[in-house]
Amino acid sequence: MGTRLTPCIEWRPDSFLNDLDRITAPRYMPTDDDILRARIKTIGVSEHIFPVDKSGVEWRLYDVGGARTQRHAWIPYFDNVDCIIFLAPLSPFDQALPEDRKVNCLEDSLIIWKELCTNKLLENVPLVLFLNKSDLLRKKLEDGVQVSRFVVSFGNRTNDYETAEKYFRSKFEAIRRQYSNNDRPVFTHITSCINQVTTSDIINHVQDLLMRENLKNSSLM
Ligand SMILES: Nc1nc2c(ncn2[C@@H]2O[C@H](COP(=O)(O)OP(=O)(O)OP(=O)(O)O)[C@@H](O)[C@H]2O)c(=O)[nH]1
Ligand SMILES: [Mg+2]
Repeated sequence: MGTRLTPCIEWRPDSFLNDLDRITAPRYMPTDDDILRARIKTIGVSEHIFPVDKSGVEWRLYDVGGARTQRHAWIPYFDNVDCIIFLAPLSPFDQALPEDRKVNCLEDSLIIWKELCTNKLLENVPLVLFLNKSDLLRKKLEDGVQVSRFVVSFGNRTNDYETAEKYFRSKFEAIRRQYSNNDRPVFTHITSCINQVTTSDIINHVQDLLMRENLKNSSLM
């Protein structure tokens, strides 16, 4: 990766600043979209239990903070998990970690992904990889930000969304192939988690895949 990183300021074309009249109105109630767009940093670990669909199956989800200072809290949750969903944002390929301005955010995600793939406690746990913030990646590329300035190995590939998405995805897949147990299921999705419709489809799809895996492992399929 290159070294000329921009400061890690959340880059938001859809900022609340465009919506000041609405959100400062006296009886303002946040919409689902407002909640999805709010930035609430996870401190420690938070547990959420919710039904995913009408089948009655509930997910018990542990949301762990991604900041470096929060990562020590992950390990106790590695015992007894049915699945790990790892969200790696694709758009900050030109940004540095707030905790360490020398480290590229995308490079950091690749390092954590490698740690998850190699972790012995997790070797049989299915991994779901969300390559997220694809909308912001698209916007950045349309605005002309050059990937190769920040990710030198991108070379002289075409600087468009499809090429960059494919290239970043191949980097995560190469790590998975090299470091992960071959039998372990790994499902990769390109996501934009602020889009409720597509995210809900993807979550349902992930649930189906995990159910199939469970049935296979219990020899019912
Ligand atoms: N445009 C866009 N924004 C997103 C997407 N996913 C998350 N965000 C926004 O990114 C910000 C950070 O999201 P969080 O979910 O708080 O990030 P996090 O990874 O949980 O961060 P920590 O809690 O610090 O680990 C929020 O303002 C979200 O609305 C996406 O796919 N597209
Ligand atoms: Mg969080």
